[in-house]
Amino acid sequence: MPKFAANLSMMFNERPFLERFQAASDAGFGAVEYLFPYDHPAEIVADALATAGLKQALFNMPPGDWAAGDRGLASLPDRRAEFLKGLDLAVSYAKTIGTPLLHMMAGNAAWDSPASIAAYKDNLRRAADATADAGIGLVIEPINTRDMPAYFLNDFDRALEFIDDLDHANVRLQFDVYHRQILHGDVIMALRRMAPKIGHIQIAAVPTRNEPTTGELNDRLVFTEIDAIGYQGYVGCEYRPAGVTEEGLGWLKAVQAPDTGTRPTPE
Ligand SMILES: O=C(O)[C@@H](O)C(=O)CO
Ligand SMILES: [Mg+2]
Repeated sequence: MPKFAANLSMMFNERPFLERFQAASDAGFGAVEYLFPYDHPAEIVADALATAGLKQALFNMPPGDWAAGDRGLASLPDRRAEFLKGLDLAVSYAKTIGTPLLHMMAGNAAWDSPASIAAYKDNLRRAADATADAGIGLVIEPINTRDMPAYFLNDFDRALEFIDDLDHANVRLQFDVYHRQILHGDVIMALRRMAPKIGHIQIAAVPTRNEPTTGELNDRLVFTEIDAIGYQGYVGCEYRPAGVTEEGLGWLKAVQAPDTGTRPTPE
């Protein structure tokens, strides 16, 4: 069974951000991820992580003005300076907190705009170099068009094309099973095919984005596949608990029980 990281942007929301670290540890998690730490000094976040005895799995680069609708800046040619400033800030936070991975969000832009494609490729290269210099991995994540209709990166194969085109050892795919299932389905075969390029995995039920194992997918089989492809990283529990976070953790204990399933192979 994979190692799981609690996503503190969605889970343990019954308390303020800095108190979620201890709550995740108390609930049995060994690692955490979240969208953005930037509302708090990096040293304070690092301290909350260490005090709770947790490892950091991943967080995102600054997204621009989230409240105003920004969802990242990488594909926005006219926000270049802000993107680079955010990259510096993210690397600085990553070094202090000690995350092995940063996620570069693409932003809202037409997927076929030549200017946005050029900006995205250029910014991806800059981010790849800056994170590699700092010893931190970089991931990009396709996001489904129901949750983010205007998002630039909404196709898994297109994300792989950007990764292959850049050909930079530091850039890999953030495979969010929830987005994959909504956008394309065929989750298990995609995990198998994309395995060498996967840098991080996340999970939630489809379509509710609630607790894993409560949606349309056989998540236990997905976890078996994640093990089978040799994935060694964390699986981020990026779901919105249907009720109180701790009361919804039964799925985790259930999937950690011995597995008798077999790995499917299509004819
Ligand atoms: O899937 C998601 O929504 C996140 O992983 C993210 O980074 C952007 O919201
Ligand atoms: Mg995700």
